[in-house]
Amino acid sequence: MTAAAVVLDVEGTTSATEHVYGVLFPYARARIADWVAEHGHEKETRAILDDVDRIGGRPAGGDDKEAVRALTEWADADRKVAPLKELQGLIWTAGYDSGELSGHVYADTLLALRKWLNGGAQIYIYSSGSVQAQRQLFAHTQFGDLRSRLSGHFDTRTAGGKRSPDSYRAITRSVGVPVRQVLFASDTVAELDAARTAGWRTAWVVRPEEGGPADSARPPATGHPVYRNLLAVAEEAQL
Ligand SMILES: CSCCC(=O)C(=O)COP(=O)(O)O
Ligand SMILES: [Mg+2]
Repeated sequence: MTAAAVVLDVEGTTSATEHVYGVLFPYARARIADWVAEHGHEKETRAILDDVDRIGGRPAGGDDKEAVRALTEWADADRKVAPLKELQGLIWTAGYDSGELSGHVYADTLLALRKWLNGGAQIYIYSSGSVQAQRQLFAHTQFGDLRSRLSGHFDTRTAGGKRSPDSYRAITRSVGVPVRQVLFASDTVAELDAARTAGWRTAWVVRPEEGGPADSARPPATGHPVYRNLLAVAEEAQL
């Protein structure tokens, strides 16, 4: 049986953690203050800043210095807070547009996408990165624009936090397929646990390139089937 829907994590699963932490995060972190100064009056950025103020318990439209300070602290602490992820998405979009940034997906990700599509599955992305950030990353990969392969995107704003079973329940309702026909692939056990609690099938992606155990070593038992990359999931996962 083919999974009706495959849902993929990004960092460490479709794409290199090194790219996210070594390229994307520092790029956005260095530009937060300048971005707010240049775009703080524009609707999209204003909404983000107002959300930062709301979370901080400040009246909307206050001193943007406070919002910049909060956003910078969240970036340094790698907080998966929606307004930070949305601001990163805006900054990265400008970086892709200027040619300073490119996206990254592992080569096996491309092969896995093809295999799932040929088998009739729909493919979704679920990341803490904003939907815009996800679309831009997949639009600018070293293999070209992969967006047409994807049926949809979910982030913490549209679905909720990745460690909450309710988020996976919300995605199930949105994709409209039976819960046992949804497969989630991620490198993070806490995310897989939440998906399994919601009734999904799971695939733990433990990539040697990401520092995961080599072939001879066994990852700790979690009850989640283990695969060395996404192509292995596409070829071997029992659905
Ligand atoms: C969509 S690219 C940036 C990924 C990101 O911002 C992030 O925080 C990683 O989250 P993930 O859920 O993909 O591990
Ligand atoms: Mg991940």
